[in-house]
Amino acid sequence: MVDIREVPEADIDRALELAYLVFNDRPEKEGRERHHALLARCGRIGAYDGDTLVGFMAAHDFRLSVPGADLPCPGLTFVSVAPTHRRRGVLTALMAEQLRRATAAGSPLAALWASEAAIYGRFGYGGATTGVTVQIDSTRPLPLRIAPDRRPLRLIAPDEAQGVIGAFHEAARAARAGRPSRSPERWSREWLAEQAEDDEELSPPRIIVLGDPGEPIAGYVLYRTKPEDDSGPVRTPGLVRVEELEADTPAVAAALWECLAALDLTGRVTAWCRPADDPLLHFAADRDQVRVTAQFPALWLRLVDVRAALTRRSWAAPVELVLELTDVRLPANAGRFRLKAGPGGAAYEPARAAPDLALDVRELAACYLGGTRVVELVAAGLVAEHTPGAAAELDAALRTDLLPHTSDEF
Ligand SMILES: CC(=O)SCCNC(=O)CCNC(=O)[C@H](O)C(C)(C)COP(=O)(O)OP(=O)(O)OC[C@H]1O[C@@H](n2cnc3c(N)ncnc32)[C@H](O)[C@@H]1OP(=O)(O)O
Repeated sequence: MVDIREVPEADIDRALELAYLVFNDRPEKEGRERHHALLARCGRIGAYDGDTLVGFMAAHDFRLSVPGADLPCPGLTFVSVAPTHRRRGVLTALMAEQLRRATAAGSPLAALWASEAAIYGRFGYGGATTGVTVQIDSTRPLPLRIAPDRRPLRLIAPDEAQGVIGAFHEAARAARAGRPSRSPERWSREWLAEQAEDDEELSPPRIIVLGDPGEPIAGYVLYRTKPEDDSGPVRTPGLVRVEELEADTPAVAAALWECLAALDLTGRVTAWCRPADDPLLHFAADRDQVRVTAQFPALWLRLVDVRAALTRRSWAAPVELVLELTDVRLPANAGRFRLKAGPGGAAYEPARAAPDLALDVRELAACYLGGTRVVELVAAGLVAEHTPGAAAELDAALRTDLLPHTSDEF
C-alpha cells in the first residue's frame, strides 16, 4: 500500500532520479541543477512505498490566459511512476491528491502537456489547444501574398531579451487563450537558456525584434539554429528552429518569417508548435513550400471547479442552456446546471429542467477555450444533444477570435 504525501525539499534529488529513470533520461550536471531549482519552486506530491519514493508529480504555480481573464492554474509536470509499481493505481492516487489540493487552493483549472495522449482523459482532462508543426523549405526565397513591414529588424542579446520582449509576450498571452504565465526564472532558465534542453547541437537562442528605434517593438522571433551536416551520404541543410514568433500585424509576421527563411547557410525552417490559424498559412504564396507536417493536442485542461471556470471567462454571444455534466473524479461538478451567459457575464446554477446537452467534464474542458467545437463532439458521439441547435448555440458563445494556442511546454 503506498502512502501519498508531500515530497520535502530533501527528497528532490530522489524525485529527479525517479523521473530520469522513467523518462529514460540522463541529463548533465547543469540540467540536473536546473531541474532541482525548478522542482524547489513547484508543489510536490509523492507516493511512498515505505521509505521508497515510487511515484511523483510536481505542479507549477501558473496562471492561464482564458477568454477575457487570467485564472490560477497549476501546471502538472514530472509525472513519474516507478516501473516496479506500474498499473497499480499510483498515478490515480497522485491525481486524486492533486485535484484535492487544487480544489482547496481555489484553482478553477489545472493543465498539463501529456507524454502520451491516452493517459489523461480518464482524469477529466481534455485537449484544449491544438499545435501544428510548420516546415518551410528555405532553400529558395519565401514568396508572400502581402507586403512585409519594412521597419528595422534588430538582434537582441539573450540577457536583454526579457526586458525587450517580456511585455510583448504578456500582451500576446492575453490576446490568445491557453497560455501559461512565464516567470523570470522560466524565461532565463528555459526560453533564453544558452543550451536547449532537448538538443545540445542547437545554437544559443537568437532574438530578432521589429520596430523603429525608441518605439515599442511590433513583434519578435526567438529561434535557434543548427549547422548543415554533410558528413553522411545525404547532405542535411542547416536548420532554423522557431521557438516563438509573435507579431502585432500580419505585415510584421511576414517580415519575421521572410527574415528566417533568408538566413544564410540554412535550408529549412521548422516551427514545431504553431496555432492552426497562423496567418502564415494564408499569406505564404506557395503552400507546397510551407507545409503543415503534424497536428496534435498541446495543452490538456481540467476544469477543477466548473462553476468558477465558466463564470470567470468572457462570452462572445448570449446562451441559455441546461447542461447535464458527468465527472467521476470530482462529483461536486456533476449534475444538471443552467448556464446563462453572454457578453455581460455568466451564471451557472443547479437546475431541474430537462437538459439540452449531456456531456462529460473532459469534453467541456476540450471546448472551454473555444478550440474544439461542441458540434464536432456531438458528431463524434461524445456529447448528447437533446435540443436541436443547443451545441451550435454553446459554440457561438464559447467562440474566440483567435484559436487558443500555446507552445509553452512544461
Ligand atoms: C504531465 C506529465 O508529466 S506527462 C508524463 C507522464 N509520465 C510518463 O510518461 C513517464 C513514464 N510512465 C509512467 O511513469 C507511468 O506509466 C504513468 C505515470 C504514465 C502511469 O502510472 P500508473 O501508476 O501505472 O497509472 P495507474 O495505475 O494509476 O493507471 C490509471 C489508468 O491509466 C491507464 N494508463 C496508465 N498509463 C497509460 C498509458 N501510458 N497509456 C494508456 N493508458 C495508461 C491504466 O491502464 C489505468 O487504466 P484503468 O483506470 O482503466 O485501469
